[in-house]
Amino acid sequence: MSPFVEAITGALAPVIAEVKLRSADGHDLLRGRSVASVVAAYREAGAPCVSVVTGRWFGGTPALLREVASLVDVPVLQKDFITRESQLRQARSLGASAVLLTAALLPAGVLRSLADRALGLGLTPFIEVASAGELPADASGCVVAVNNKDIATRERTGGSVERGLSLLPAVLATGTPCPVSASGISPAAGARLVHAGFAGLLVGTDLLRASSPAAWFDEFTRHRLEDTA
Ligand SMILES: O=C(O)c1ccccc1NCC(=O)[C@H](O)[C@H](O)COP(=O)(O)O
Repeated sequence: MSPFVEAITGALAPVIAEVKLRSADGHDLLRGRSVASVVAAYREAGAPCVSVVTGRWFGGTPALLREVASLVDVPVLQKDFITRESQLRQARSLGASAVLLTAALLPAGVLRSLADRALGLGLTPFIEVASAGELPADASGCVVAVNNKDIATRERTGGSVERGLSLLPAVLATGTPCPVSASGISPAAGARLVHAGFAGLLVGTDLLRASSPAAWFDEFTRHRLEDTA
């Protein structure tokens, strides 16, 4: 099992906490906070992994990934539009442990070969889908994430966690050791998703808009306890 998958599946609160400077429609998500203070708050709240959006739509840069990776001792996911092998090598040199591969952008053969190259470089492929048709046949060694929003419309459509819940059986059939639900996740929805069988959650906007990351994690834990009561 890769360190990234191990960190999620072994965590008390399996939340990949995301550093995203702005939403796709341009709203500032840091609101005066430094990246270092956000990352420190994520770690204090108990996040086992951190995601960094380096995609330009979200105000990200490769330097942001380098900065975050230098600040944490947990595995870091790079979220960007990765279509070439050279981007995998760059991700690794900037400090990433896992890389986003967006299935909607990549023909199945290219997705497979980028996933294999990532594994060969010691990176965990984080394969993201929005429909059953985008699922890879075999995802052993890879994270498979269902994005609840539609990146093709810059996150203006989608947003319901029902998408992830309905795709979960098909996601598990790929052989992934780590099914993840991504985007648009509140503490209550997160508890429901984990209860249904997701091993991890990728959360950006809701965490960054919460009164504090610790408050978000506390509410998530409270909902999980209610769901299992
Ligand atoms: O999904 C993509 O293909 C993508 C590519 C490049 C940069 C970002 C991309 N997606 C954005 C996200 O995945 C979300 O930031 C992430 O899932 C967190 O969502 P939210 O909690 O709704 O901010």
